[in-house]
Amino acid sequence: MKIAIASDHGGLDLKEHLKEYLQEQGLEVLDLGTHTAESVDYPEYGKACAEAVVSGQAHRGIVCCGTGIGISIAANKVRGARCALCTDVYMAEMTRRHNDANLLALGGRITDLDTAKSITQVWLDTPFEGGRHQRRVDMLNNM
Ligand SMILES: O=C(CO)[C@H](O)[C@H](O)[C@H](O)COP(=O)(O)O
Repeated sequence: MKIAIASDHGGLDLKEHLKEYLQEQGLEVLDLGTHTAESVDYPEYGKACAEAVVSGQAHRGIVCCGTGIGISIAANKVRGARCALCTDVYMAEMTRRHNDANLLALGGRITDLDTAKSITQVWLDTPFEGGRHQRRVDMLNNM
C-alpha cells in the first residue's frame, strides 16, 4: 500500500516519525512536505495530500498540522476526500468501519507519538463495513 503524507510546520515532527514508522512496515510513502521547520500554510499541504489520494497516486493519505484541524478542513475541500481527524484509536476504527476514511488527520501538538502510531495502525488495518454505511458514503461523495 502506498501512503501519501503531508504536514505544515506544526505537524512536521509527527510526520517525520510516522513516515519512518510506515516505512519500517514496508509501506511505500509519498512525502509531499513540508520538509523544514519554516512556517508554511496548511491548506496547501492538505490539498496536495488529498489530491494524491483522490487521483489514485496513493491509496491513502495522512495529514498533520498543530491540531490536525486546519489541514483536515483543507483535505476535505477536495472532492472524494474523506479525511478524519482522530485523537484516539476508537475514532480511527470507526472512521474506517463507517466512513471509509481515505485520509487520516493528526495533531502534532496534541497527540503524543505512541498514541499517533496506535491510531495510524488501527486506521490502516480496519476495513470498511459497507452495507448501510456505503449509502452514506455515497451521499458524501455526491455533495
Ligand atoms: O490549523 C491549525 C489549527 O487548527 C494548525 O494547528 C496549524 O498548524 C496552526 O494554525 C499553525 O499555527 P502557527 O502559530 O502558525 O504555528
